[in-house]
Amino acid sequence: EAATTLQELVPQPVQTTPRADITFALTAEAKIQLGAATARKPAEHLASILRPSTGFQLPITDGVTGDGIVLLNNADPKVGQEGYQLDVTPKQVIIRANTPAGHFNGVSTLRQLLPPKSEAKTKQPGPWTVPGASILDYPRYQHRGAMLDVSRHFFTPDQVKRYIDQIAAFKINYFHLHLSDDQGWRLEITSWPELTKIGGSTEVGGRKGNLFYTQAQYKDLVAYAANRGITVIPEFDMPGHTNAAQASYAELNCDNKKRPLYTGTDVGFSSLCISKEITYKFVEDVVREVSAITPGPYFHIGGDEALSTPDADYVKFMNRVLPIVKKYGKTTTGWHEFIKTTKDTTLVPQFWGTTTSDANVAAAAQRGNKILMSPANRIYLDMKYNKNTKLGLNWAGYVEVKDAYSWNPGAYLNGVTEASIRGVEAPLWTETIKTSSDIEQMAFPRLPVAAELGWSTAANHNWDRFAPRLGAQGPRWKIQGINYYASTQVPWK
Ligand SMILES: CC1=[NH+][C@H]2[C@@H](O1)O[C@H](CO)[C@@H](O)[C@@H]2O
Repeated sequence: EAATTLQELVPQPVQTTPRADITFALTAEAKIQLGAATARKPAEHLASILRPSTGFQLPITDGVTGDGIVLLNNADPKVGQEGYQLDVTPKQVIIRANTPAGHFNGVSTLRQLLPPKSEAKTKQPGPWTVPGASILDYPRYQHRGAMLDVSRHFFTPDQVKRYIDQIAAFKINYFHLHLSDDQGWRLEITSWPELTKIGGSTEVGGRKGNLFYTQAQYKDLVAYAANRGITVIPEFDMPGHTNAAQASYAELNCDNKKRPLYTGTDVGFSSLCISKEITYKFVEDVVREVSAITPGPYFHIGGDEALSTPDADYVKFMNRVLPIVKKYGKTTTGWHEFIKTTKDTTLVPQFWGTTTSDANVAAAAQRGNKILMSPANRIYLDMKYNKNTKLGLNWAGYVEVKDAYSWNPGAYLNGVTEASIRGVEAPLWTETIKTSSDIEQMAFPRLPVAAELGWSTAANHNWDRFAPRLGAQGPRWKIQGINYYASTQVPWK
């Protein structure tokens, strides 16, 4: 019998029981019914997807009144903070969860159980069937992330929202915005206005403009992500990768001379002035202003490639800055180099190396830190797929879809076991990426691969079984106009 959408889910749920004797059909009279007030935002997100494609009104009602989609609270405790149960009956699809996150994740699964045309932005003919099933699901790791570098090339709020929509469909729950680097400062800081006036005026390649977010636009992006169950993590990379700030303010340079704006793609040539007090006032003003408009618990301080900062100065810098982040109520995350400067086991090192051993990361894991896994030669979305790939870089090697899939985050780094893994995050650096179409060519299909690695069980990790499921997502991506890379390694539907 032809595979139903039940065999096509990405990420794969923990437990799926087909009910071949049952089919549910969404009809014009269907309602989205809240048996739990906490399910309203997930319900609104589902409605925003299904109303345009079905043309149905799909009212959201309080209380369970009859046919349609029902969101309830009394889920099996086994599903934890982010899991859900989804049960298909002839008249109802019931999604049980204990948190909004669980309902968002159940909604993502329901979207994939409906026909691909349910993703269309215009009214499509039915039927809108859902195959009979009983699903119990929850994530392997608490952090499934996507990072977008908006510094090398700036992306408008609408372009960022498009990517947020796309990652939400795969139960990604953290969106990491790389907001400053050598080439651009992308978020206005009211106490340091030149950061965007000057530092946000250009990008790689030299395009000129107001290439930055106002704080209102940033707050809107944060809310947009939250309405899809996604928490934003802002990154201001320091003490390296700081040329844009140092081109904006002379006093941020040890020689009190503004740096020229930089539109190339080298790394490692910049460093804040570790010995000057104003550097720490600058950092505190940035952390204070950004933390005030960031509801999520994490602040990413970068810390990578501080090649122009002497080691002793790097340690001094981190010893001053880590307490500042804590002072404003946030937990520091950063590229893994910073973790050698602190014994604080609540901080999150993001591993981006190309080796399978790092003594400082292993030591931190053994002390109790949870590691966020972003190995560049496995899950950097800016890595070329192969030598024919036009976009992207290849310093970490070529990463075809199967390469991105063929590793186990819980057994990848020496001395770092499953219990020490916080999750998986797929960074997309944008030295060569300029448009949504470029983002999609690199993120699809490898972002869904990262989502599978972050969500599904190690026991279900099997390329021969995963590839057909990934291929079955193709029609959905076509309907959404996603410019995905049709890798020859994947049996596309
Ligand atoms: C953490 C990290 N620092 C570097 C490295 O990753 O490679 C990226 C390109 O792949 C580059 O853009 C980034 O500045």
